[in-house]
Amino acid sequence: MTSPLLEFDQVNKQFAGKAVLNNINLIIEPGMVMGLLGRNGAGKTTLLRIALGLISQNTGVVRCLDSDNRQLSPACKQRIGYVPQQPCGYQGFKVNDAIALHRSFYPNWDSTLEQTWLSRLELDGNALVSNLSGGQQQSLALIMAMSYRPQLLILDEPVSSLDPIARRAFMSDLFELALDTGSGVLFSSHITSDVERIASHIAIIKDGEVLVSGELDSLKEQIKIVPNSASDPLPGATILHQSQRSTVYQASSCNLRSKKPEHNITNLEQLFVELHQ
Ligand SMILES: Nc1ncnc2c1ncn2[C@@H]1O[C@H](COP(=O)(O)OP(=O)(O)OP(=O)(O)O)[C@@H](O)[C@H]1O
Repeated sequence: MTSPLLEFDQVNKQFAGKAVLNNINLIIEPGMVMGLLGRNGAGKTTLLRIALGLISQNTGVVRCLDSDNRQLSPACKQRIGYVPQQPCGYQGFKVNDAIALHRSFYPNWDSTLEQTWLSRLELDGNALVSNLSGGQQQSLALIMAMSYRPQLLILDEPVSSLDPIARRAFMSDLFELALDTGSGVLFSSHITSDVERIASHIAIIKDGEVLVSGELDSLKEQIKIVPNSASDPLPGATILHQSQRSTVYQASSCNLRSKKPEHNITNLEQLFVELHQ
């Protein structure tokens, strides 16, 4: 049995005594592409930074590539790709020189992949990094994080500045990378349609807790939104959220006997909005 690439076990984090993450349990296995969703300030960046040991949890255990997140060795870090929300660095360099320097740190660098993406994302190798647009800088950061085919890729809103064409190209490559190489990807995003298109798994964080997590297709089967006026709520199903209008249930297959098509979720955005009513 392969061990998880990343595992959060009962992780808590507070800033100045204020709880930001509560009892987080998450697992990223090889081949998984997990989309992390949550409102602004929900704790997504905090969770991703804890995974990499950039900040420490208060309690709980995080295992990243079989190591404690707070003691990642240089060899371990070579197997991880990370793109922060606001990538920066290499400001005085030309794109080609920045990539050459970055490449020198990674023996597994795949120059073919680098070239494919440079042309697909239409980056000019002779341009100064400091003159690139926000989206182009984000593209460069993605190329740098993925060209050494990391085993674990952690991306904080990786495509927020990319145009729809670049976004689609990048997202499909991301999925292929995970499937082809058995890598795992954990990425945060507010673009639910992107998450729906490429993620195999999702986790929705609300009030510092993982409210929903699992395989996306299974969750679409299991989760039902039932108006409070309905006479036949799902017996035995777990209530995920209740608003004045409706109740969101997560049902196992045995309590789906009474399912009605009109209670199915139509897309991830609908579920996300419903959970935050
Ligand atoms: N270093 C810090 N010191 C104090 N509070 C912090 C710190 N970093 C984050 N926070 C707080 O923790 C909470 C979660 O922040 P985080 O950046 O993880 O949210 P997020 O889900 O990534 O938000 P967004 O979608 O807006 O990027 C916020 O209330 C934020 O103000």
